[in-house]
Amino acid sequence: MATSIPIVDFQQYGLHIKNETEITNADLKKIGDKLIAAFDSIGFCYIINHGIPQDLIEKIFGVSKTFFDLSTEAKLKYIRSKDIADNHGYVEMGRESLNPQRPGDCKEAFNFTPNHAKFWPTKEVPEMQDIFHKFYDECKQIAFRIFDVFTLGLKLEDRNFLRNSHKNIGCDRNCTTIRSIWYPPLPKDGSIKPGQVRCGEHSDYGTLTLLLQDGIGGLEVCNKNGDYIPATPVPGAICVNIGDLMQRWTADKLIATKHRVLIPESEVLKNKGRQSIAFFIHPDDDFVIKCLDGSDKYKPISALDYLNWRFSLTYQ
Ligand SMILES: O=C(O)CCC(=O)C(=O)O
Ligand SMILES: [Fe+2]
Repeated sequence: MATSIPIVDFQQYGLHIKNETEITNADLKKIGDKLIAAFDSIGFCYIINHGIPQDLIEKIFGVSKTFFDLSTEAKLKYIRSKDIADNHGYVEMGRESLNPQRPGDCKEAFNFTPNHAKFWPTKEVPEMQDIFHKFYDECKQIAFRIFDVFTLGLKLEDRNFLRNSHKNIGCDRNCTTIRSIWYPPLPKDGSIKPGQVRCGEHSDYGTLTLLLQDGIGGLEVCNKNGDYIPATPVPGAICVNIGDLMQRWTADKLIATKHRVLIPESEVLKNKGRQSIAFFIHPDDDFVIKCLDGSDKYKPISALDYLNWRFSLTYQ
């Protein structure tokens, strides 16, 4: 039974390796096997030596915090549209319940989906748009490299299958999103509702999620025993997990693990905010997800129809 989250080293295939063909197939396959073993055991792993520059990571955390520190009135000017399919902009405190059984999550977020992005807080945070675009591009590059090892680990015949089904990431007709999240210090005035948490139990909706978190901690991941174990921050690492669409695609060979962020017990941590940044990877909107094992365990559905159905459950 997994009691911790495995670490997968991308030293040989991170973005610092400019020539993707330098690595042998045998070495790629070794990384792929480790990745799939991690996803088989707990559905999560940490990737180290991924090659996304640390200064860019610090910058995206920095501009996000500058945005979240603005007045509520200023942030509300950039609010996410009520149209559930339009996933860009500011998500205010309590708006989402990732576990619909609980009150709204104690968090704020800023979502960026390139083909939905029509506004930015350029006056208040001039560099935000540029930094988000740069970070998005790095995440896309590492996602494609993760796909390369993933398809080998899964023994898919077509090695480009995942690259091809996600080829529009960052362009039109693909909903891959950066979500920068801010969990503010918790109020002491008793306004936290019974059952309210920072982020309710859920699994992610897409194929894979990449997550960077600051050093505060709080993310917990449900193992196969049903126990939540801490996903303790590993400095510089990207936490990667399987989403529901990948579970559906693999006809439940890979499981989208539930995870959550509770209210910390310690007073010291309650008084601290927490930041994380997720990159939710989705196939191209029109791509039809059919079980890869040829079974009809789940009926075929386009990536966009699936996502919009999931949004309709989150944003009531
Ligand atoms: O903040 C975190 O560590 C996790 C956030 C998360 O799971 C999500 O937004 O889907
Ligand atoms: Fe999540």
